[in-house]
Amino acid sequence: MSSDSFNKSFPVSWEELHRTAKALAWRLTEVGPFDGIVAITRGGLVPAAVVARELSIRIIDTISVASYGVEGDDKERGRINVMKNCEIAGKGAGWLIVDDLVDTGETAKAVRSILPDAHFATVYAKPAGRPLVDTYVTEVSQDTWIHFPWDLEPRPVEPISSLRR
Ligand SMILES: O=P(O)(O)OC[C@H]1O[C@H](OP(=O)(O)OP(=O)(O)O)[C@H](O)[C@@H]1O
Ligand code: HPA
Ligand SMILES: [Mg+2]
Repeated sequence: MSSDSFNKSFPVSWEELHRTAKALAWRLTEVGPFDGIVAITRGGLVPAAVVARELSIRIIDTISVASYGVEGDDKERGRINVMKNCEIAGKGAGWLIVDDLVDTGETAKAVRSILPDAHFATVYAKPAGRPLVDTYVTEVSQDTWIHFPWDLEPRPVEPISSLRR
């Protein structure tokens, strides 16, 4: 999907992300306990911290995967690049993988190939990637771009009436 295919925008505030990541933690209480979390950086770091706090998990490893924004356009996907692997021995049984979202599912596919037995959880899911996730909270359409709070800042906007003139 090219960057102009995202014709809807879904901005997420810190409060909303915190609430939805907590809802994810609630769902995961039905699945755990877990030995630890593998956060997929960078997007999975904040959701992983919230889930770790709620489930009293102290051990957090990371796997660094990048694909979007490598050509300078944040919404343009490039090749999957595993920049740093996690340090878990085995196939991930008993571990929880956390990411902010699954979109095409390519990141999830790459991480699942490394940790096929771990439980994969995301806060948001789009339809193409949904089958690769074990637990998620909110689904958005494939043509929606989610704007996370770390990518946003408050700005003045014109009233709706002036936009419709
Ligand atoms: O399902 P996919 O189509 O693979 O997209 C989902 C991935 O894309 C984003 O990460 P990105 O590669 O932009 O890196 P970042 O987490 O460092 O922002 C997001 O955080 C997911 O990890
Ligand atoms: O909708 C999205 N928002 C932010 N990052 C992303 N990476 C893939 N899809 C998205
Ligand atoms: Mg990511």
